[in-house]
Amino acid sequence: MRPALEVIGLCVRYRRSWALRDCSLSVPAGRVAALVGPNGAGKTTLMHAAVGLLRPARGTVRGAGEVAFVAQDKPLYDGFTVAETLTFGRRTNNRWDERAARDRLGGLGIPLDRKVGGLSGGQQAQVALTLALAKEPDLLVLDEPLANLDPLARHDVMRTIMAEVAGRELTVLLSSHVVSDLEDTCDWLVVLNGGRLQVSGDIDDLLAGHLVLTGPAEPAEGPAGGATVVSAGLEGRQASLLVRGEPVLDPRWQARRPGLAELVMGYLRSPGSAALPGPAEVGA
Ligand SMILES: Nc1ncnc2c1ncn2[C@@H]1O[C@H](COP(=O)(O)OP(=O)(O)OP(=O)(O)O)[C@@H](O)[C@H]1O
Repeated sequence: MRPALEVIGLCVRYRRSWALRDCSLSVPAGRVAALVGPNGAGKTTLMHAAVGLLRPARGTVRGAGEVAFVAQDKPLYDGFTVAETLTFGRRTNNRWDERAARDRLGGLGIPLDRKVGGLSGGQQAQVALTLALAKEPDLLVLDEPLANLDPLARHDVMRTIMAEVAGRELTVLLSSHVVSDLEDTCDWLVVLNGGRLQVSGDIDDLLAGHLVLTGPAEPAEGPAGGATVVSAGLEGRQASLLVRGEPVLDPRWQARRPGLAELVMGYLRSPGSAALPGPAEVGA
């Protein structure tokens, strides 16, 4: 099956500085992919390239089928009512599921006659998401859909996304700084750091392919025989390592599987490390 998003050798430059360098990844159809990375990593740039809002200096980006995008600043007209916002969406899109949009907003208790500017941040996020879903996209790209939302609203937004993915063939790429918000919903992870791709893969496979090792800080060379050290640090008098692969362990060391946040932090701490598919897999 063709991937829902395929990025090959992508390079994007803003004037003299490179925002993305040689990024290649693919997200299979039906996945909910988390795009994470520090400020300025290139997440928004990757999303803009994915939805055709900017032209790469080099490389290609291909989103399969209909693509919908919700930008970071939720572009809604404050002076429109919710109903007028739906009407605007219906008139400006070929594919449009009005019934589903009204049902979703009704289920969330968002009044159709209320001005958008009078809604809470969480309600505005839901309206923006509803508009994007009403277009019945094959690929939904969301730039920080959870930013500035309280925990309950974040949960509601993620639940809406999960319900939609469960109901039909939809692929989602969403960026966030809060990894714990993504754990229950996302099954694919993309990590960008300083414009370079560090990780792209199935979350369960990634977690199963890494270990956190803790043990004596001496000797300095550590226990990672047969595995690749992603990052290493000291926790009190103990050394802690994130490694990829299965090391032959010295009995003084303990091993456990990392959580998603630990995996992400391990890579972000060590921008030179990468867990990426080979070129054959990306192009397949
Ligand atoms: N319009 C622009 N003109 C010049 N430089 C830009 C422009 N947009 C982004 N950049 C630069 O490109 C790099 C990547 O920015 P981008 O917004 O894609 O990162 P991000 O990962 O989305 O960051 P954040 O988490 O802060 O939203 C940064 O160094 C940024 O300063």
